[in-house]
Amino acid sequence: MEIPSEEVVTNGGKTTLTNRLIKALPNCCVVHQDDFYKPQDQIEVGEDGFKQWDALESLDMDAMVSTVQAWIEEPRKFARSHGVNVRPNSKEPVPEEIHILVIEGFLLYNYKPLTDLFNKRYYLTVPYDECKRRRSTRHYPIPDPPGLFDGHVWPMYLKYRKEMETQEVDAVYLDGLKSRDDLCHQVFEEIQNMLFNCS
Ligand SMILES: Nc1ncnc2c1ncn2[C@@H]1O[C@H](COP(=O)(O)OP(=O)(O)O)[C@@H](O)[C@H]1O
Ligand SMILES: NC(=O)c1ccc[n+]([C@@H]2O[C@H](COP(=O)(O)O)[C@@H](O)[C@H]2O)c1
Repeated sequence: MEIPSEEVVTNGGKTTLTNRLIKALPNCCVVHQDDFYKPQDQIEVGEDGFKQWDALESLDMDAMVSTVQAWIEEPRKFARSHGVNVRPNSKEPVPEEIHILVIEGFLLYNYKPLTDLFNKRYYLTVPYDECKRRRSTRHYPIPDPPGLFDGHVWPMYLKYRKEMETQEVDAVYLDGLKSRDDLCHQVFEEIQNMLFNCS
């Protein structure tokens, strides 16, 4: 059983990469961190004057850990209940059935009970200008109020990234400016190698 993951500055391309990986990998389930946002009325307004959508406290991280634990305990059952067709691994000579969970989110490495669960961590980055450009075209369930990116999103990203680096979380940095194909190819190759080295 393997649990890769990806994290990124918002709009770095993690959903895009995740969608490609789940098509390419055997018995692959996915957990999206966005699904663990607390209800909107529990998202507090911070000192920066904005609702704290980019703060760890706005996510139910314990529920997210429980979901990952459920996959660890019974990956087949998890896959079936999430509509994933369990198929035998086609690659020889891996002897046992392989199950993979991809966890996708923008704050995966600042909550130790979750960070510790991963076999492999990826961290997608894009520079400020590109991130802001991509973000300006996105539609979230709650639209960004004016000034959110510079007043909240980017400062929070820098804060959590620094915290993660201080904790020396072991992650492979991916350049989100690379093409979608290149990124998918790189991660796919690494996961393949990891699976073979385990066998
Ligand atoms: N490698 C890439 N190069 C250029 N644009 C990309 C790339 N990956 C994703 N995008 C675009 O960037 C935007 C955000 O991508 P998305 O995968 O939703 O990011 P995230 O899930 O990290 O917020 C989308 O418009 C998407 O088409
Ligand atoms: N999914 C939601 O309900 C919701 C609401 C408001 C903002 N957001 C934004 O989503 C971002 C994280 O998701 P992405 O990494 O996909 O951009 C955060 O920067 C946050 O500001 C999400």
